[in-house]
Amino acid sequence: MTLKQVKSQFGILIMTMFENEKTYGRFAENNSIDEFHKKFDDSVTRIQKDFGQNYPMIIGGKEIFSNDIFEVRSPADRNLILGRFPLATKEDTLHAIETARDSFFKWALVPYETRVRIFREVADIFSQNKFDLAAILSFENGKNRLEAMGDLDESIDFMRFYAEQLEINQGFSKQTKSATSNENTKSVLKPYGVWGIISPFNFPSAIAIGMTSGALITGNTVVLKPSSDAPISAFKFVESIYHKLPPAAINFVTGSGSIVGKTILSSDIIEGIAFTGSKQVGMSGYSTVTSHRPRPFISEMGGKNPAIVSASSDIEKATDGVMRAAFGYSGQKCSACSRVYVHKSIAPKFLDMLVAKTRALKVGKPWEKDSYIGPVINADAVQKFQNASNIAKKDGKILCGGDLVPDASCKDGNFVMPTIVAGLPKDHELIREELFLPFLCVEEFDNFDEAISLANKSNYGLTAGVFSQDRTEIEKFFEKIEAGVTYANRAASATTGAMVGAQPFVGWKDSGISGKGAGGAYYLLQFLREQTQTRCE
Ligand SMILES: NC(=O)c1ccc[n+]([C@@H]2O[C@H](COP(=O)([O-])OP(=O)(O)OC[C@H]3O[C@@H](n4cnc5c(N)ncnc54)[C@H](O)[C@@H]3O)[C@@H](O)[C@H]2O)c1
Ligand SMILES: N[C@@H](CCC=O)C(=O)O
Repeated sequence: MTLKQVKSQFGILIMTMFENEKTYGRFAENNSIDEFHKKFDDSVTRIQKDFGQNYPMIIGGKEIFSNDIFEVRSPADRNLILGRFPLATKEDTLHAIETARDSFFKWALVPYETRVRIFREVADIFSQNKFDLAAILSFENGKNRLEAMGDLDESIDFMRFYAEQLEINQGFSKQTKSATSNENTKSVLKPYGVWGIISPFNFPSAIAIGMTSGALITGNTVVLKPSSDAPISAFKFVESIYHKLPPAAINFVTGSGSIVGKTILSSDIIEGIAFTGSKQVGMSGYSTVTSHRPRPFISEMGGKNPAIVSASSDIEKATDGVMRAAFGYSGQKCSACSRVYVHKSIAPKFLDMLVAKTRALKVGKPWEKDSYIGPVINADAVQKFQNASNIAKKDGKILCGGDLVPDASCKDGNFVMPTIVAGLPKDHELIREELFLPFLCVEEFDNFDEAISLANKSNYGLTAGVFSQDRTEIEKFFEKIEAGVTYANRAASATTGAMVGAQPFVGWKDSGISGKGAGGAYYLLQFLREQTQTRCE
């Protein structure tokens, strides 16, 4: 690790050691990709012995099992039961919230240096076990090997980055300039109390850990409710950290959104919420939580992310970038590219190349070495795909995909084909609404200004990309595009793949409420409130 100099938020020069975990990138740099795959294969074999076990909730520092359970099955093979989790009741959830409140001061008063040390220890544990954890995640939510490892890398990055943020800002406590000679004044950022954390299925490790770490490392206590489609990865985090904390500083409650999630959102004890998921659930939660008193509500929501491909673009790069952004993890990323605006002069060539590259993608069991595309998360997502494909057949032209995957090896999973649609009316529902599927709509444009206004013609504003070799166009894109995370000429992915510390992940417009990015320098501030302290001589 190399030391770098950075400025803290208080202007103090500090040495930093944070580096992204970048597991696959490091194996590739060392020409040892075969070793990466060998380690992943070994983990795939090793972890299967634990499939089917009963997992507990963790409340008040105790593991609590239940007879009332739900099953977690792999979306790639619905015959595989990965685990069974308690179906928590309203009373279980209220109990978790109350114990989290009771333990608040035990944790809030722990020195920030100790909190930093604990998070670094857990990050190291995760780093040592990342192949097993990534293999579990691949079975659990259907990410391919590299995407699953990326999820684990991001989890580790969040823990280390936030630990470093707390450290370089010295626990967010500083002396202020005294107004009079007999006053000694100080500004201290303090935690609020109990936070409810509600996480989605698609980054079951990174997003659950990122939000929970933000709340916990700043001294709040938490009740974490993971997605019922993918609770194992979040459990692995809670299992690694809870015995290092005062009992009930972290509580893990599994079950339905309509019971556990709703109870958290309706509780008056909860002092703040960090939610990531759909706009529908996020906005209804926001109304509930802020209806009768002000409380912080960090909500990261959906996207309908555009890429603009200008006449001057490098088509090879543009097709790589769009294809990866649209079909990586089957389009189930809030950052996925789902709309492409391509200049009409290059549209035929761009589409031929994009369709050929998409057809060449290998669909299969995500934990297998050569699979690029795995399944979608559940039967509802398959149904949504079929509905969207039927509408596209009627109102536009399907250039590839549009069906379920016919291979016998995919018959037990939720496999749908990566789909590209052209010729839809520009304000069509498939162009407006988030599908969260491997489903890309392509539209043509005449001039660059028109492309930017089409790209901005969405209620969402999460990510956006441009491909152009004209500097004026690129600068115009950055000036005018209404999105929080923006990229130019990124062949690695037009709109996805933000790295902690480098690309704070933030949604504008209907994509987010707080305007501060996860993995950025302002993220932790959202979990803290300022107290000014004056001590008179
Ligand atoms: N902006 C971001 O950073 C970001 C990141 C990842 C995912 N997302 C978004 O998340 C969505 C996909 O994830 P999902 O399908 O898990 O989202 P979702 O909104 O269906 O569920 C998210 C969480 O909310 C819970 N929930 C559901 N109904 C609830 C209710 N009535 N009350 C309280 N909680 C409830 C779920 O159980 C889950 O834990 C997409 O819209 C995607 O764009 C956004
Ligand atoms: N931060 C991830 C997306 C998270 C949402 O799904 C990315 O940048 O692709």
